[in-house]
This record gives sequence, C-alpha cells and structure tokens, in this order.
Amino acid sequence: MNIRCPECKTRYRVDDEKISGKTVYARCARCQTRFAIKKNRHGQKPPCSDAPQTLFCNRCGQKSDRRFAVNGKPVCEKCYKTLSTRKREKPVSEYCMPRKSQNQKNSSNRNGSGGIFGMIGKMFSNDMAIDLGTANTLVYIRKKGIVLNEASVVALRTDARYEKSVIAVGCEAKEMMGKTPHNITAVRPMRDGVIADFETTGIMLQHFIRKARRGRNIFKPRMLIAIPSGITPVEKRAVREAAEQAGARSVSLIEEPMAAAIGADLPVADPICNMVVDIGGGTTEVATISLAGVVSGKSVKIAGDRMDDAIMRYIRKKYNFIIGERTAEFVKMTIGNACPDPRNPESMEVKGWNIISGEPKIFSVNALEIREAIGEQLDAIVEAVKIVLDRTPQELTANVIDRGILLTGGGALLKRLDRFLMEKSGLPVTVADDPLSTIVLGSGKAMISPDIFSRVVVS
Ligand SMILES: Nc1ncnc2c1ncn2[C@@H]1O[C@H](COP(=O)(O)OP(=O)(O)OP(=O)(O)O)[C@@H](O)[C@H]1O
Repeated sequence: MNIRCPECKTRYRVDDEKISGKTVYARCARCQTRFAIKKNRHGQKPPCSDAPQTLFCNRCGQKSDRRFAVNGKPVCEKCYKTLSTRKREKPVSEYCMPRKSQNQKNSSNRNGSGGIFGMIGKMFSNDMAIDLGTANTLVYIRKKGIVLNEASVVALRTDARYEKSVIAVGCEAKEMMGKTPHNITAVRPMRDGVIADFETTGIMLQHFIRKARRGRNIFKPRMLIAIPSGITPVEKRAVREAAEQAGARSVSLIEEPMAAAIGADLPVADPICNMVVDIGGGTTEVATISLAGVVSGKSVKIAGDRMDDAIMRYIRKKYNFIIGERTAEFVKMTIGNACPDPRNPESMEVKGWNIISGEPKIFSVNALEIREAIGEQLDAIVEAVKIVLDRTPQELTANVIDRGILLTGGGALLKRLDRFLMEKSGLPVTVADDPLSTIVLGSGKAMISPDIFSRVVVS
C-alpha cells in the first residue's frame, strides 16, 4: 500500500504483509515525524483490488486502475490525487490539457510556465533564488530581497534506537558545533560546494524554505539555485532533487561566478570581459565572463574551510595545541591577513587543548603565523587565476587588464587579500560591496530579468 508522511508529505510504498496489527507506527526517513499507518478496512488488500476498473485522473488525465490505493481510496498513479469512482460522462480529453511532448514538458518546467496553472502560480508564487553554500545558505525572494541568511549546519539527535531527529538547523545548529554530547551531532551536509549528505541537505533546505516563506503562500515557488561551475551532472541532479523534495515547483541552476558578476552589477551581457574570483567556504570559483557566458573558468576545492583546516594543523604542529574548527575560523577572521605587517603583526589569545600536558590552556598566535599557515591555499588561488587568464583569448585579457578582477565570497573578507592578489597577478583587484551576499543577489536579479535568465541558466 502507499502511504504519505502527514508532515512533509513524502510518499512511501509499504508491503501490506509487513503491517502486522490493525495499526502500526512508522517514522518518516526525511523529517523524522512518527505517524500511524492503518490497515485497509477490508483486510490485507486495498479495496477493489479484485476488480480492477479503469479510472481517469481529473487533475492530470492519467489512466489508473483501482489497484493503486491509499487508505483504501483509489489514487492516481502519477499525481496521487484521489480518484473519483463516479462514472464520467465526458471523455478524458475534454477534461485535460493536451499531453505535451517530453521536450515541451522540460522547457515549460524550466521556465516555470505550465499552462494556465503555471501562469497563476507565477503571479502569486514566492519565486526564490538560493545560494546553497558550503558554509552559508541565503534565500532571496522576488520583491522582498534577502529573507534568510543562515549557516549550512544541521544538529541531529540519535536516540536509544539509533533513530535520528533534527533538533536545530542553521545558525542555532552552528552554535552547537564542537560542543555537543555524544548523542547529538552538528553536521554540515554540504562539502566542497556540493551535497555530501543528501538526506540532511533535503531537511535543511526544507527548513530554510519554510522559514523564508513563513507560510505566506500556497503556491510552490520556482527556484534558481547557484552552484559551483565545476560540479558533475550527478551532483547537479542531487541539487535539483533536494530542491524538488523541499517543495520547488521548478528548479533552475546558475553558475556561482555568473551570479556573482550579476550581483556586483558587472555588465555581463556586453562584449566586455569581466573577471570574477569567488572564494567561498568549500570552493574558489575563478571565471572570465563575456556576452552572458563563461569564457574560461576554473573551480578549485580550496577556500575558507581548507584555510581553517590549515590553521588547525599549523597550531597543532607548532604549539602542540588542538583547537576546533570554529576557533580556527574565528582566528582567521580576526587576525588572518594575506599581507601582514612584519614589524607589527596583530596577535590574539586562543584557548586550546595541550596534547602534551593534557590540559586546556591559553596561548598567543600572530598574523604572521596565520599567514604562514594559509600560504598554500592562497598560492592555489593565485594559480587558478593564472590558469584562467592563460586560457582566456587575448582580446578579452586586454579588458581584464583595464577593468581588473572582482573579488567576492566570504573569503574576500580576509584582510588585504585584494592587495596580495594584485601583487601576484599584476591586475587591479576590487572587493565586492557585500561579498557574502553577491551570489544570492545576482541570482535574484537574474531571476527577475527574463532576458538575462534565459541566457545564464545552465542545464
Ligand atoms: N572576515 C573574514 N575573513 C576571512 N574569511 C571569512 C571572513 N568572513 C567569512 N569568511 C569565510 O568565508 C567563508 C564563507 O563564505 P561564503 O558564505 O561566501 O561561502 P559559501 O557560499 O557558503 O561556500 P561555497 O561558495 O564554497 O559553497 C567561510 O569559510 C568563512 O570562514
């Protein structure tokens, strides 16, 4: 029989024989809600299963028989609408829109227009642009701006039966990182710019979307999601599926460097070359953009997270101290500097665990040490910039020499990174006004401009 979670509406198919009593309880694998499954009133089999009868769905026109039932009522095999057993006077073709070819279906899905219902939905839906980042997730809603900015973290509790339930999502969950008892884990479901844990990403996305919409709208939103430029088709499909499960009506994707360029108001559609370096938590995206397309791009999995790891390793090796991920990030944000002053470097006190004495202690680190720790990551970013410049046609490189590089993403906030990049590349470097929001702002702008939208979405 087919069942549906009352909370998140996820559908499951359950073998009738596994339901031993009249009522059994199940827990939804997605939202962890516990709910009752009742056996069909007439016994083990759904009603009418002995007498299959062809019915047509009023909503989608799908031909179904009464074998497919939920709670004893026949439902459509395709859209799960309850089927009426009343006899129809009209043939199904008079009730339904003509069936579309697969290509038409795909294109209407991408554009979010789906006949009359699509048009009504378009008028009332909260279309969303989402920067589903390794470190932070931001949501932009048409006409409202950025409505959500949360850490991409989920805290899960494991009970005595090894069942997991969500206890916090976002910044609240981030606060718990490194401070949890053994039965609670605060996890980051995104790693290196892609989905590392599909189920938890789905839960997180669903939570953020619900929070961003605040139940204002009954229509499902269309979503434009920013993705790293180097991700594989399988990783793209995972993003689409996670968004669809979280309630998207249609999902479109945009590459992060393109979104960043639009967000920073660069003339992406002109025959001028714009160079963008986006340093996020998991990936650094470098791209040259002209005529609304990426001329040359490179995505490297070296960004803020790798810098934090490098700081942790450095402190352990040099001082025999263990510090957590969050402390390493705090040190990077506070005294991290790509070009520190060697005569008067900033310093700060850090609390850590001494592995020799086995005691917690306070020690001091300075900006020169942190610079040494993250040197490898900074060099890798410069290398990516050089590769992209090398692959860009010379006519366009001339534009980059004049216009310079736009630095964005949270990593752009590392002190004097612009100066470091300028010295290494010999090109002018500008930091975006709000580096943490540039991608979601750009995605939002692309979403509301049909001309740009059709040119920048990726398949
Ligand atoms: N002031 C700062 N100095 C240095 N790094 C910073 C600063 N502020 C934020 N960051 C870093 O920026 C990163 C987060 O940036 P951002 O939100 O753009 O990434 P993301 O979009 O989540 O990741 P990705 O694009 O890789 O998926 C984190 O690694 C964070 O430590």
